[in-house]
Amino acid sequence: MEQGPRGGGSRPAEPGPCLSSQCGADQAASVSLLSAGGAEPGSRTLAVAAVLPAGGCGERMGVPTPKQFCPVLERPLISYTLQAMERACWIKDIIVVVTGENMEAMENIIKKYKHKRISLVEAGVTRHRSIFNGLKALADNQPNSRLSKPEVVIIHDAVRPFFEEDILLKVVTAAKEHGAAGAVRPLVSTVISPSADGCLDHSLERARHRASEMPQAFLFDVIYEAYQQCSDYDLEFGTECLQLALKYCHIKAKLVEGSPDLWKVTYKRDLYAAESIIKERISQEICIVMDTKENKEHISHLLEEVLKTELNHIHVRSQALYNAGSDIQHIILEQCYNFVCVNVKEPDFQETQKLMSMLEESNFSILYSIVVVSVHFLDFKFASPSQKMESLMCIREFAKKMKKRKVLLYGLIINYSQDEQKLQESLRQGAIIIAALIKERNSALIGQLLVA
Ligand SMILES: Nc1ccn([C@@H]2O[C@H](COP(=O)(O)OP(=O)(O)OP(=O)(O)O)[C@@H](O)[C@H]2O)c(=O)n1
Ligand SMILES: O=P(O)(O)OC[C@@H](O)[C@@H](O)[C@@H](O)CO
Repeated sequence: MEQGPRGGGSRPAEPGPCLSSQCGADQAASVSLLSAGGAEPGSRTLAVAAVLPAGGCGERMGVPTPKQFCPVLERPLISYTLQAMERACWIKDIIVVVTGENMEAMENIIKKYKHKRISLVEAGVTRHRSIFNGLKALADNQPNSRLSKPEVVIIHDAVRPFFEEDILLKVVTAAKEHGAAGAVRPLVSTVISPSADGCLDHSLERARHRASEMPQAFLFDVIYEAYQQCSDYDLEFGTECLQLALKYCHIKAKLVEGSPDLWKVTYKRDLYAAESIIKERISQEICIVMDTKENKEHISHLLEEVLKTELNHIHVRSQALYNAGSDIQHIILEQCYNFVCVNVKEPDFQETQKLMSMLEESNFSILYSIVVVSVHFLDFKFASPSQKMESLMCIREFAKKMKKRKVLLYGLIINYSQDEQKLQESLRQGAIIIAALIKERNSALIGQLLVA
């Protein structure tokens, strides 16, 4: 582990700004794009590594925990960035640069969320110094290091979790050709230059300028040389790696238009935005689990159809509970983290308990919590919801137990009226409640029984 300068410490004088197990995009396309000889079949694949600076203190976030470790849906922000980077299976090493005091916390995150290909390096007192420490770990002359020098290195802030594999491919491919490349975005605000007396000196024409985002990529020798030549002033106060390649290696980086999601988590509002985006992304698929799929008139299928109609932006699939163990694992691997379990058998809760056992037996993804809505039907004309609730009170203890396994269990009683119109209305209300439970994933509501 590189012993760079201790992390944290003094800050620059002016207040510098302190996604599945299978490879992402078509792997064949990635490999041909990255083969050293271009797309020639069978040519050598490009050696690519990534450096993720994560040694900051997150001053602008305004909380004691450095923002890269702040929880989003009960999981540290940096884990989402690592998950996204790991989708690119052609990146051979991911160097995460953290302060000495956060080394153990980072090791625990890597272990808990089973991140791979990660090496830790100690941060510097500025971002540039941290990046430089990461590059040194990859340079050839490291004693006892299992790391080898890559041809191209990606540099990506650990607090930018929302990027797809295609932007990585684009900047790496461009860097291979131009020596350096970086993602850019249109400016939202106009950039102005103030005069010494704090008045407007001039403004830049917004359409002719861009915001520099991440990821960036460089021929390793280019950016390593730039950092070795870098002045102390630049190491202390600089904010732009592309500028270092230009200033010290005369390399003009290729600018690559990026997607709107490349923003950096900087202020507290960005954490709320990140949580909302992640919730949106993992609530796009629902699996309705039922005792059997044969009887199409069965209430489960009526509920399935209403879910499809009412939640038309969500993909609804169905699964027979019988002998579904291996299917459940597969469903989760296909990024479905939401289950609606229809209970029709006596005693109550039987189907849900069976599903829970299957979930417990499957080593399902620890990256996201699993939502299970246990649905029960009752004709309110013949029995009151409160009577049903009495028989379902076991859900509360069960929910507490499953929370430890990252399963959020909610109960829903739907009025199974003999009146067709009333039944449809109850099913519609039930669908709306299910959508809300899945979208919000609020652990404060686990074990509660809602009524539609
Ligand atoms: N000495 C430092 C400072 C920053 N970073 C990292 O560089 C990335 C982008 O920097 P920034 O958003 O400025 O993070 P902080 O410096 O933590 O934020 P602030 O400026 O608000 O303190 C972050 O992942 C941050 O952890 C780093 O590795 N080493
Ligand atoms: O200055 P900060 O440490 O907030 O961010 C560093 C970089 O992310 C930022 O400068 C981008 O413009 C890319 O260079």
